[in-house]
Amino acid sequence: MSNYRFFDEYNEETTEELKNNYSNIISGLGEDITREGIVKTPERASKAMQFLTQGYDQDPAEILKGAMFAEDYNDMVIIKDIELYSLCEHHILPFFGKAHVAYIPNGHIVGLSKIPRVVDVFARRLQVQERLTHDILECINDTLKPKGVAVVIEASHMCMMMRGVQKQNSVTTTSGFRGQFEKIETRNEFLKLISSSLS
Ligand SMILES: Nc1nc2c(ncn2[C@@H]2O[C@H](COP(=O)(O)OP(=O)(O)OP(=O)(O)O)[C@@H](O)[C@H]2O)c(=O)[nH]1
Ligand SMILES: [Zn+2]
Repeated sequence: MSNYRFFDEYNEETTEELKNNYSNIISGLGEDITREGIVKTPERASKAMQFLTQGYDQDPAEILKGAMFAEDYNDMVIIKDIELYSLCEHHILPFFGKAHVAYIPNGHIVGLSKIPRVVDVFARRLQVQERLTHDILECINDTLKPKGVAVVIEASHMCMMMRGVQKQNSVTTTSGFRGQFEKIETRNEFLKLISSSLS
């Protein structure tokens, strides 16, 4: 299992299997699978889907463990406006938006880039926004063992925009707090510091 690879190697067996399935879907839609613009689409779609779900093969705890540094810093660290793209597990349509993550170190800080990497690992799976929020929260809590961790995600869901209820402007906010962020003053300080980013 690789921590985080540049995604240019596709599993041949998966590519072939998904390709055949996409072919069936496209011809099921009434399209001519042999026409020039579409003939390579099953393979492209197969690779795109493998890219978008690469998080299944990645271990987010290993990513964090790879860059933990002993440091006596006991104040809040916030990484805000982390863009994310995920797929809703109900319709396999995108939901996308921003994650705001904070933690209070407990003897160890973590390399800043690792937080967005953890967000990506969990986002690149079939998800619901609530579980995505908790996956990120629990992973940081269990691995870094900080004094506190907070995650806020704001996202728009294509399944609510392009189809179904067809609401273009609704934004869903989910949040989770552990440790010192369960105290109202700490939580409010965090929310104040990210308030300019909240919609
Ligand atoms: N809680 C939650 N619901 C989600 C998320 N993404 C999509 N959904 C919802 O999943 C639900 C699935 O409901 P169903 O009634 O089974 O599916 P549906 O008939 O396609 O529903 P509509 O979207 O209302 O047309 C819908 O209400 C979606 O809005 C998510 O991240 N979290
Ligand atoms: Zn959906």
